[in-house]
Amino acid sequence: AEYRWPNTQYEQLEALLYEGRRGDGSSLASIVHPCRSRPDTNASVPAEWLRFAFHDMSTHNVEDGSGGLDGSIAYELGRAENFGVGFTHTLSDFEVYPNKYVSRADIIALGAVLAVATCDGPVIPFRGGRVDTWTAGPTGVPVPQQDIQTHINLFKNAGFSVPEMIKLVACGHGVGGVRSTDFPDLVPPSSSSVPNFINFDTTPKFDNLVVTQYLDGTTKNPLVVDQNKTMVSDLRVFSADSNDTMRSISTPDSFATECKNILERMINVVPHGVVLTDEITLIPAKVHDAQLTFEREKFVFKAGLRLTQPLNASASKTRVVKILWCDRYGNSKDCAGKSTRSSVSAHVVNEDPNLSPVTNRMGYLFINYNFVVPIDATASISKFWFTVDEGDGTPTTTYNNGGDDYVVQQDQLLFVPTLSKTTYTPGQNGTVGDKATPSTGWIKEFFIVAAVRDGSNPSRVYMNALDVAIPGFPAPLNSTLDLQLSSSIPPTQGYSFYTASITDAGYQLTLDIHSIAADGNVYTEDFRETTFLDNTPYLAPTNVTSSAQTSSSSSSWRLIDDVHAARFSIALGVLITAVVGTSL
Ligand code: HEM
Repeated sequence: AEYRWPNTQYEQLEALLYEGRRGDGSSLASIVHPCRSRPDTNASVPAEWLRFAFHDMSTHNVEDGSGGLDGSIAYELGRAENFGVGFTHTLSDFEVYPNKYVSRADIIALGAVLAVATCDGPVIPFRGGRVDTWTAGPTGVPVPQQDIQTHINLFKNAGFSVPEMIKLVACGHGVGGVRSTDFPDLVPPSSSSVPNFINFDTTPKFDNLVVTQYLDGTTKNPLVVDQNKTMVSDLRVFSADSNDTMRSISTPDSFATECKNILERMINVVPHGVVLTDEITLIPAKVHDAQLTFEREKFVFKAGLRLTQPLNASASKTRVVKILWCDRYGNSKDCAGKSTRSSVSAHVVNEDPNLSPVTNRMGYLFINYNFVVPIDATASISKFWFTVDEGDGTPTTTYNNGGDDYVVQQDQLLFVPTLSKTTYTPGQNGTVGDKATPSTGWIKEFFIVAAVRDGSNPSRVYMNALDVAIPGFPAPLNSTLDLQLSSSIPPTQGYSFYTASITDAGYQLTLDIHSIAADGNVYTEDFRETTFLDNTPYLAPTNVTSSAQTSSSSSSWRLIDDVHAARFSIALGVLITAVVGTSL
């Protein structure tokens, strides 16, 4: 089925793949891209991420359908087969990213995709929907000391034939190498704090040199050439079919194509019963962060429209992007009599072309148009869509969710981030650490505010609070609690306010807020993120035009002033630094 808004799981996965970041801006891709080394160990981050995915996957049992990419590796790092700081660093890189819609196993798979793409390897098709386990699984990751028959059996057990095993190992060893701290017998120890490496081939890129240098005898890969023949597992694996498979993947094109296929299979090895999503493809015009809410006592509708821009051409300077919408109540309900309201964007962001190696490779960057429009609460809003007029005589483009328009599901229960807030207090052990790192001692208390529309007379307003990104990977925070009618926040414009507090030591608290109205209807605000809350960057609402015909651009549009624009990007920058900082 073709993508239609809203599909939160798809949108979350899409943002991580094509923007490389979470909804709040915290960047996963920036840890690995461009084909980065770690500042402290000098190790290849993409190599560590790719290896991590293999180690999580490789204990799959194709007979009984257990194991696979399921995040079990988070509980298996004490084992000899998963030894080394490459694993612990990778685990902490990924720690803050899982949430209700994106599992830790999805992040591990996505990590492999970003890793290969950023080092100029193929772009591996990506699907989501993996399901995490919260306990260790069986052992069974191959180690170099084992003989070839043991390796053949371990790969067979995970569902891979001998030629597939050879491809998987050759592709995996297309990046990175062996380090002295993990294998001091293979790589002589270093005299400094930075370990020595002997790489599998002569470039840090994901390329076919690992194969050609093996075939032409110039390789320095320790797992091929070491004097200790017990350790030369790559030699045994690569030559297991008299080098037939290695020869078949020796050109740049065959290496890229075969690695793309076999690594896609690898990241899609999941326990029996887990159903993956469709392939996550780029949403050309993406609506994000749509929210009807109160800001500074004004009733507003906010939404972002993310457009793609080819890297080799710049967007029209005369472009005008508008949001258009219909009332929900009154004479003009659902645009009766063609009465449409419209406004221009409050803020335009030309995104960094290097947000994600995948989008960059496709030749695009993003331009985000952020809308904040005042809404008359008595009329409210039922649906919206966008037009893009390049201002150069070319026809106006309409984005209307493939003809369905973007429907605002309900206006009876609304999350109010700007009245909500987060407070930090020292943790139980009394230590005071970095505020962005609850594991060092801070506990975060979230004060949550929701608005309920008069007339729905709810019998209950409650929320499910979920955080699966908890330091140390214990069970997730998953609790249900009631919101109470606030005695301190005065009702306004036909809405009353309900509040609750919850503490959390995790990294990504999200809320599903519900109200049960007197008539039995249940209204839901799904997956509301809490990262910004009282720090939500403020954008003043723009002016509204009400018209009975297609509106034309007018000089009365008020664009965001520079002070607001600067504050917005500073807030975003601080947040990104803070969140990324926790994972280093
Ligand atoms: C018989 C199977 C395999 C064996 C015995 C094996 C063994 C090893 C060893 C000993 C290292 C050096 C680790 C270190 O020094 O910390 C290594 C690194 C690596 N392996 Fe494998 N491996 C196998 C299969 C695979 C597969 C199938 C993949 C991925 C598809 C893979 C990906 C990697 C990567 C990317 C590195 C480099 C890590 C870095 O530089 O930090 N390996 N492997």
